[in-house]
Amino acid sequence: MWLLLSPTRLEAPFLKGKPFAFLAWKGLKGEGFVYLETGIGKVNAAMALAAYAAKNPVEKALLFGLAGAYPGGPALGEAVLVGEEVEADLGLKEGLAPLGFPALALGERRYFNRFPLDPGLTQGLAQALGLKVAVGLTRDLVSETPEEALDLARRWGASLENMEGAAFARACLALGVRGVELRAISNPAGVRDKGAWRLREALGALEDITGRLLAAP
Ligand SMILES: O=C(O)c1cccc(C(=O)CC[C@H]2O[C@@H](n3cnc4c(=O)[nH]cnc43)[C@H](O)[C@@H]2O)c1
Repeated sequence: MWLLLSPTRLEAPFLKGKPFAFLAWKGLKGEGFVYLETGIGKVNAAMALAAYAAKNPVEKALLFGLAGAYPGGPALGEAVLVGEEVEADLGLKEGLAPLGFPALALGERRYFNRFPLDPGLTQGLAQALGLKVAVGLTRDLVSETPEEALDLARRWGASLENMEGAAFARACLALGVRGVELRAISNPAGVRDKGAWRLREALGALEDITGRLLAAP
């Protein structure tokens, strides 16, 4: 059973199931999955997962949504899995380490700004679905100029940006949930002109990949 999460229903028009409400969130109960619309941004993504997992067993969770591509990153309309997320608005511009406090400590492991998604599940899906695995960057802000986007890409070694991924990845680690993240490229990061966006292609890629994922044995 999958817990499927997307920031908005816009990314999930193809999901069919019985509507239900769970605290502040709306969702669907379908065949082989439960879906929740988390809301945009880091806090919403982490809260929705944590609230649901506190009351329900979660075997594996998939966060899926749109993303902006950095120069040299995935193509417009392309879907990729995210193997690691960078939380780039946590700490100083260069991150949290100079402050000396990790964002998360699990046993001997201390996490500052970089959070892995479940490696086994990610690699297995990448192979089964023929998807590349990328490094994602998360902020509660979107890049508003190509220059801003390029600076972030170079500073953190990321190929795409979104507003939820690192919060989801960190929450999965803290909760012991096997988490994977699927992103389809809707736009060049830092480009606000919607004429440069490929929303229909990106949504089509999300429908194709999630459909194949749910159909897999
Ligand atoms: O109005 C704008 O100029 C604008 C620019 C980038 C993104 C948005 C959104 O409304 C994003 C909302 C939603 O989609 C994800 N997303 C998609 N593209 C990006 C991006 O370039 N940078 C960050 N997030 C992006 C995001 O995860 C949100 O869920 C508006």
